[in-house]
Amino acid sequence: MLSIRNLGKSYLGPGIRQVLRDISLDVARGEYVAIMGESGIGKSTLLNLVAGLEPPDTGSIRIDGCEIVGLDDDRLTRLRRQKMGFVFQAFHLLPYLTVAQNIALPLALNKVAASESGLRVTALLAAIGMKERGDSYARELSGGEMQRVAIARALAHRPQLILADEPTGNLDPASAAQVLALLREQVTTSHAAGILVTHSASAAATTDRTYVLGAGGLFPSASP
Ligand SMILES: Nc1ncnc2c1ncn2[C@@H]1O[C@H](COP(=O)(O)OP(=O)(O)OP(=O)(O)O)[C@@H](O)[C@H]1O
Repeated sequence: MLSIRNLGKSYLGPGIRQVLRDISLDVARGEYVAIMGESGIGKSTLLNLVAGLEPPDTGSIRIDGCEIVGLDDDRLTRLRRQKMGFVFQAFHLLPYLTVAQNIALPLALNKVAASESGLRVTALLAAIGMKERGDSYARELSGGEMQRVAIARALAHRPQLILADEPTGNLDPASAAQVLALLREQVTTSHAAGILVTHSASAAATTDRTYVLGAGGLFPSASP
């Protein structure tokens, strides 16, 4: 589903800082991988490149067989909207919309019919354990509840590629465990490819494989 080859990215600052060098990674459908590595090493940069939010300097990123490096903004936006789901540490819910309305947003963007959208929102509310909360406003939720809604929203349009950047960073341990279990389950049931960026070894343990990003590149983690 995702095939990254020889990716390189530098930023201009006082000098040129090479953040990513010769990164390659394959993630198949139904496969969930964690990326760990010290702060500032380039994990979020790698996710941003995969999402097409920034262009790499060198290398190739193929999503479902389509090369995204060099695509224009319109095609990238369409690809993101149709094929990708994002979960971030900051949930980015719209506070003055209800839970159900937040979850339905990507369905509206993808022009999914209202009847189908309603069915999916109902199923997702059940999946995140918030069946009774569809009419609550997002601003009324706890942090853990907001993140569960953010995951439901990220998955509503059935993306084939799920990108999660420190999704449990702001959560208490119980909410974090719930969110991780939900992500794991959804990657499997929707047969998507998933990438979880995390500092937590226990979060990484919920995935199929862990990689460590270091100055020398991206390598499989030595620990199980
Ligand atoms: N737009 C940018 N312009 C200049 N430098 C940038 C930009 N984005 C990221 N960087 C630099 O690239 C490096 C990698 O940043 P990145 O956010 O990818 O690290 P990270 O591994 O995700 O860190 P953390 O675990 O702390 O979130 C950092 O030194 C950062 O300052």
